[in-house]
Amino acid sequence: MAGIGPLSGYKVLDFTQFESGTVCTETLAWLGAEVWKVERPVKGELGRYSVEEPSVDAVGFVILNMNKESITCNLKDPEGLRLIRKLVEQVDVVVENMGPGSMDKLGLGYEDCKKLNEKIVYAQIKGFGTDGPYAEYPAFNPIAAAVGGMPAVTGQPGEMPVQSGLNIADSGAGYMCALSVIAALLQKEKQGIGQKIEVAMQDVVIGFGRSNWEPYYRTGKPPKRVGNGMPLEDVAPAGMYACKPYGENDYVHIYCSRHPGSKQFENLCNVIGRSDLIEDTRFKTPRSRYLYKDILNPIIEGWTREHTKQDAMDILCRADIPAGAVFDCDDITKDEYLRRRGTMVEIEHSKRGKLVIPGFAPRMSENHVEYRLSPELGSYSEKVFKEYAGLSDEDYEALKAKHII
Ligand SMILES: CC(C)(COP(=O)(O)OP(=O)(O)OC[C@H]1O[C@@H](n2cnc3c(N)ncnc32)[C@H](O)[C@@H]1OP(=O)(O)O)[C@@H](O)C(=O)NCCC(=O)NCCSC(=O)C(=O)O
Repeated sequence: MAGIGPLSGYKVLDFTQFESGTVCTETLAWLGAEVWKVERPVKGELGRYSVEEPSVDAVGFVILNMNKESITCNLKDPEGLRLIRKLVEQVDVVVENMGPGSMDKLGLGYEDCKKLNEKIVYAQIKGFGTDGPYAEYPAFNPIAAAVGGMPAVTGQPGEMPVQSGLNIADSGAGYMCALSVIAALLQKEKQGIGQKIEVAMQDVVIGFGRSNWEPYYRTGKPPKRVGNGMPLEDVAPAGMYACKPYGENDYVHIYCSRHPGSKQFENLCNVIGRSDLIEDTRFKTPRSRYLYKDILNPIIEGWTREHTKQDAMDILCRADIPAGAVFDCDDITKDEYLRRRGTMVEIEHSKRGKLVIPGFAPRMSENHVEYRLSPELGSYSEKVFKEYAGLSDEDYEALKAKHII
């Protein structure tokens, strides 16, 4: 079922698992491509498995595999492989994020697929570049984050490096991969060529950290961990301030610009009823405010503690002071605006009931994403194998009985 959307008409053969690759193919599916997710017979993709409820797809799987179709095939069986190779001939795109070398071993590497379909766009995600010393290394999100420089700049000063609570390496690699697939499809249209796309999660994380090279070159040293501050030790206020009713996530982050001419700190002083601080020599420049931050921060927090995080954010932002309440999953799920906007999408799962989960972030005037639940394991096998791989009813049933499909 091709969706309506900019990529409608394109077919993607999807060998992705867990988060990084699945984000890529889900993005393509949301944009209208027809995505056939190839899974192991019986068990399916490992990400389907839910530890607490093994008979029901994990919520994580549902979140990462919307708008796709599932076909099952044992890729290590010669007959299964033959069928999949027939599909390779007919699709526009292959995406995979198996361990290093797995696709080549199966006979489904880029060179194999190119022989079957010269103009194939073949995208792969690995933890590391395939041309270097780490080519054979496996990688989950925190591994790629570590070698991409993320924990080195995250955490409290003088304490151990800390991982981000967001899977930036995974989802970031998925988005970058989708972006390059779309670019490659445009190039194919213009120049009539296919290509191989290689996304290394390490490279993607390094890109997310690009602003750290500013302090690196300015000081000649790797930027230190600064907790909730900014990597340059010359800006304040920049941090978290406690709010009512003082729960785990009752904080607002306030960050005033360090750029000359900015009125944000002045505005902040006025809003918190401390206009006297504007002329105080200790707080005249971002750098001096940084040096006296241990005096300044409790004054600001004296004000935030009188407000909820939401009120603090609203009051401050309306006075042109950048401030963000610390929203957690519960806040975001219950936020009616985000639901209305489509940032959070409500879907009905036959076994789990109503789920409210993140959708496609951009809004496009000519593309409205129609969300569909992640597929049941193998729900599209029959259609695809009969229509595109030429299986007769008899052969289909025989292969199914042998768990090859
Ligand atoms: C994530 C991994 C570390 C997981 O490693 P593993 O659990 O060892 O899985 P692998 O992918 O290496 O191996 C899977 C094996 O299953 C086989 N396989 C897969 N599908 C099939 C089907 N349909 N039929 C038969 N066999 C199959 C495949 O050929 C491999 O066999 P053999 O070749 O014979 O072993 C690795 O896949 C990896 O480094 N991927 C690239 C980087 C990446 O995308 N990482 C982010 C994941 S998301 C993430 O971090 C997160 O969600 O958290």
